[in-house]
Amino acid sequence: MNKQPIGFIDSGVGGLTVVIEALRQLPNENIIFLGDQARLPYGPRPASQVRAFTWQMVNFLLAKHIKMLVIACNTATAAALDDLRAKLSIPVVGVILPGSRAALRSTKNGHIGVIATEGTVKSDAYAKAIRSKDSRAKVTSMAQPKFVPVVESNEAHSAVAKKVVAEGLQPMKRLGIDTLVMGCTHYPLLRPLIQNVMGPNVTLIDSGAETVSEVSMLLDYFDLANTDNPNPLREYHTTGSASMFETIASDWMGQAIHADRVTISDLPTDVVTSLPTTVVVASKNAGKVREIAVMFDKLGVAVKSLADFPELPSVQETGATFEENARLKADGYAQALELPVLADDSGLQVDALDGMPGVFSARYAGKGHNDAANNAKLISELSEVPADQRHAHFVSVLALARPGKPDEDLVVRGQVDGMIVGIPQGDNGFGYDPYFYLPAFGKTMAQMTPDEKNQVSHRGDALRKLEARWDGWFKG
Ligand SMILES: O=c1nc[nH]c2c1ncn2[C@H]1C[C@H](O)[C@@H](COP(=O)(O)OP(=O)(O)OP(=O)(O)O)O1
Ligand SMILES: [Mg+2]
Repeated sequence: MNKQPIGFIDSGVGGLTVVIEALRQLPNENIIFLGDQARLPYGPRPASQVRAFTWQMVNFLLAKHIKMLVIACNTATAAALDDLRAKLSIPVVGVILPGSRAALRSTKNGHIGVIATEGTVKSDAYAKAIRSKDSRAKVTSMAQPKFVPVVESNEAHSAVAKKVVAEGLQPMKRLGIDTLVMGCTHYPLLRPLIQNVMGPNVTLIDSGAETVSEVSMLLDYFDLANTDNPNPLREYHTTGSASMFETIASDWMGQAIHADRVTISDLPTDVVTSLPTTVVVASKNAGKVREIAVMFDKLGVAVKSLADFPELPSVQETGATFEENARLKADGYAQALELPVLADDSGLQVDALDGMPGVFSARYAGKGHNDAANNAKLISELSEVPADQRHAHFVSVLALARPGKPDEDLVVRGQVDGMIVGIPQGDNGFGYDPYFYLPAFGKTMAQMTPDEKNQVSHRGDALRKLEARWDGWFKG
């Protein structure tokens, strides 16, 4: 389960037709919408400019830690979907492909009409998407530059709208299409008028509604759905007039909608990093995974572990150093899972034992090793060493890896110093914790709460270093 919001963007209020559908199909999801009414319409603008505006809106939503992005705008989907998908690590859903699929499901005579903005028609995105699925389909696209302004001025029910729609669709009527894609999220607001002009034998496709079905499927696939949410978030932002937005939105949605104004100069122009929503912690050690998960929880990042991928073969820890082993594990599992992976290699170094057990900490007791056997061996090795000479260090090396790029791992190292005591104390933590005494705190690691341990431990130290650098690493 993932409680982060889903972000929706559009050039104006039209994208709300997608939000309305999302509220219906996905009532438990937290939702944030941003409409760029100040720069509307997008349709006539060059694709490069639409792409730049879209990135600004996306950055605004990324700063709000969205788990998925829905481009509820056909023009922006045509101009920016590929770029967004390439650069973001969250799933990005556009409206064109779902609409194209639905049109192919609906058509019987194989002739599909598309009405959209100039930008979408120019990109030929629908025809390309439809023909990539069925090369025999005939697609005729027409721009309807007057439809968006009618909807944005809340005139959808007026006589003006009736006239604009009737005139705009005349050429479409004579073609013999049996399916018409409303390739702009504003158009479903004109649906009764469009249906009336086209006649009862033409099926209208609402790309936005189809898109929400795809969102729902992806939430399940990526395990991102919010299943329990008694008080879901609904946040509406516009770059235009908040009161205009509220009037139209309240009218469409049949309830009072509150909107916040975002000025364009507040929209970030530089790319805000996109933290992945899920990181796989490549460890079989439940104690470690717990400690790492607490830290990521605070950042709104969900953690999976190797326990979630039981069929995965183990990576062997054949390195001579913590760093080598951490990299081996991170690279190996990132490759196998094709996901960003974080690995920890850690252990205990005892001065009086020349740094042993070190990288051998987990298998110190040899065959059939476990925490109890390892601790027993440690204590027996130290039986001749006086209490005040049992200086020891916990070390944790974390490696963060991206699939296919083992040379670019982000590697950090954390350490904490203490003493090994002869009598174990405390039940918290794991591994050597009951024997690792911190003089400054007057207790062993196992006597600390999880929070206290994270504040002083080698792993907490390493995680804080990771947190300081991973923004840049994910950007780079
Ligand atoms: O905070 C700690 N408190 C107590 N003991 C600790 C800690 N941190 C590491 N240790 C010990 C446990 C294990 O004996 C060895 C790690 O070995 P290491 O190979 O990195 O981990 P592991 O085999 O338990 O799990 P995995 O490799 O699947 O991540 O050092
Ligand atoms: Mg291990």
